[in-house]
Amino acid sequence: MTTLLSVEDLEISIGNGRPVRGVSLRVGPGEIVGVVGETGCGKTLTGLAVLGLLPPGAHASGRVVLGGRDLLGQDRRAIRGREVTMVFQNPGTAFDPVTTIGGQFVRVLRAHTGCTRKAAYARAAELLTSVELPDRVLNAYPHQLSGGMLQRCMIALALSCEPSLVIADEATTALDVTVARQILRLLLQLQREHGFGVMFVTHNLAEARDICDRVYVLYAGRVVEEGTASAVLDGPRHPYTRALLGALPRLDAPRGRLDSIPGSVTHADQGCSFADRCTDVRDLCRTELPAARDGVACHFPGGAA
Ligand SMILES: Nc1ncnc2c1ncn2[C@@H]1O[C@H](COP(=O)(O)OP(=O)(O)OP(=O)(O)O)[C@@H](O)[C@H]1O
Repeated sequence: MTTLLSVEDLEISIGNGRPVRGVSLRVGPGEIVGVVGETGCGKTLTGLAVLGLLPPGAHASGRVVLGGRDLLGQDRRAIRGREVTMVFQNPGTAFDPVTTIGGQFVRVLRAHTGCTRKAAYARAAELLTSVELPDRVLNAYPHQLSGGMLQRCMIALALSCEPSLVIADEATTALDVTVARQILRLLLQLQREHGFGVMFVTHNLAEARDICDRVYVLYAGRVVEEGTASAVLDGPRHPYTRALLGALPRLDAPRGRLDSIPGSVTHADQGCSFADRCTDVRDLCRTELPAARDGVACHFPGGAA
């Protein structure tokens, strides 16, 4: 299979912390790949490393290869918004509050394509149609639109320069459930029409199961399980993936019962970082970092002896 994005052994350190500890993942052209895990496991930083937007003071090593070129350490202004774009979690803060949506589209389109103002407006209207929004949205200010409408605008803006890769980081988290489903359906429909690859960063396993071809489960800065979405999410082998799936809210669960994984994410200097929270933990887990075998980084996958 050809590769669009390949992240190889990515390490990110910020001050004394090492929030990303050797992440490797791949996105094929036109593939939707989930990067899932709890808050703080390094999903967003991995996405930001691809875009070259890590916070000040962060240091990254490894390789980030997009379309055959290693981008790490390179200035990515020329490819950001063109070859790769990001759809963020909070559409409300992504737009300039004192400029109309149309004005913001025109600014981006002209910067990227050098087209005339008139052509940029026409293209902006076309883009809004593609995300099922009426032209009048061009004249609106961000505060006049709902969260779902703003997220549609952000998706349209992200697609304005026909990127080959879209990084969607918790793109539906700030939206209510029905609007979130509409946005997911839209993303999927646009992906099919345009064929871009998607790195779909989420803590929502149900969403990942619905739209991803493959998933990587991250824990404490490492990939602990990877595979096709159905293999990983319907037959999880890593105790962390099983615990995450067990923590999904269920409508048929007894009232008042909401499972969660006890404890919080910590980085172990030795052994498996999940050991302290794992129900299958053995002595070996505390001393030796499990290597990935058949897509699972666990000494005792599936709880086998
Ligand atoms: N700007 C920063 N300065 C210092 N540490 C940071 C910074 N950004 C992230 N980190 C550290 O990296 C860890 C991973 O952050 P990251 O945002 O990638 O997590 P995440 O899995 O995307 O979680 P979330 O869903 O909450 O964004 C954080 O828990 C924090 O310890």
